[in-house]
Amino acid sequence: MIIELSDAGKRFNRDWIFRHITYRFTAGESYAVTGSNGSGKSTLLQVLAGSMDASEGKVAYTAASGPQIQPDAIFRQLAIAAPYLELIEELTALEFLTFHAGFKPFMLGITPQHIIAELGMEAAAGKQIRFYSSGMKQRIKLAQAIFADCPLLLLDEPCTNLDQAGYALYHRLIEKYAGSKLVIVSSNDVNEYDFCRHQLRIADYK
Ligand SMILES: Nc1ncnc2c1ncn2[C@@H]1O[C@H](COP(=O)(O)OP(=O)(O)OP(=O)(O)O)[C@@H](O)[C@H]1O
Repeated sequence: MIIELSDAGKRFNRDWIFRHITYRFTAGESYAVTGSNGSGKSTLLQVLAGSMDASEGKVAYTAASGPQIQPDAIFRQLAIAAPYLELIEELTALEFLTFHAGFKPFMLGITPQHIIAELGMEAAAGKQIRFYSSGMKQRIKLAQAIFADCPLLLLDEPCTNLDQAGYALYHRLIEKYAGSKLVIVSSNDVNEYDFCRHQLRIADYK
């Protein structure tokens, strides 16, 4: 998976959030999108996810096998964890992961039970998500994205609400399961993007 931004920009009404981004994201690499609050990190992630159109310039996706992927089909190739994406709170963690796998399968050999064990959440697996703490919910959000069988992994503020053990879990999961993916992390917390080999600073594109 390769994503190429060519002179890409996004504006809301008259306000340009970023402009003139020409950048190439390649498979197997990890990228941090950094900037202060309100600088446009989430907006860029949504443009990369194809859920928002760029206002100018081009966003092009190329599959590892060669063909171009249309922006309206890129959602099949990506998994995302973001603060604005909700879990289904009426389901238990096991039910949610099973439901989710129905339309976004997990990597080969990974089952919902396996994920629960990796998260160390066996004791809470049968409890409705609405009774989870915010950190437990964030672990489930991260897991549904990291374990998805997709070449593109987008993580927006991935360690929100996580404690120290949660940060360690996050780093372990990324190292173990996301090495071959294109990983893009939007964050202003160095502890959640310290493994990223590249950094795109939104402030450079104002
Ligand atoms: N749908 C929208 N309509 C109008 N303005 C928007 C919209 N979405 C975001 N914005 C504005 O775009 C700017 C960038 O927002 P964005 O959420 O991308 O920032 P961010 O860098 O992710 O911030 P944070 O670190 O606080 O999460 C903000 O000024 C925000 O108010």
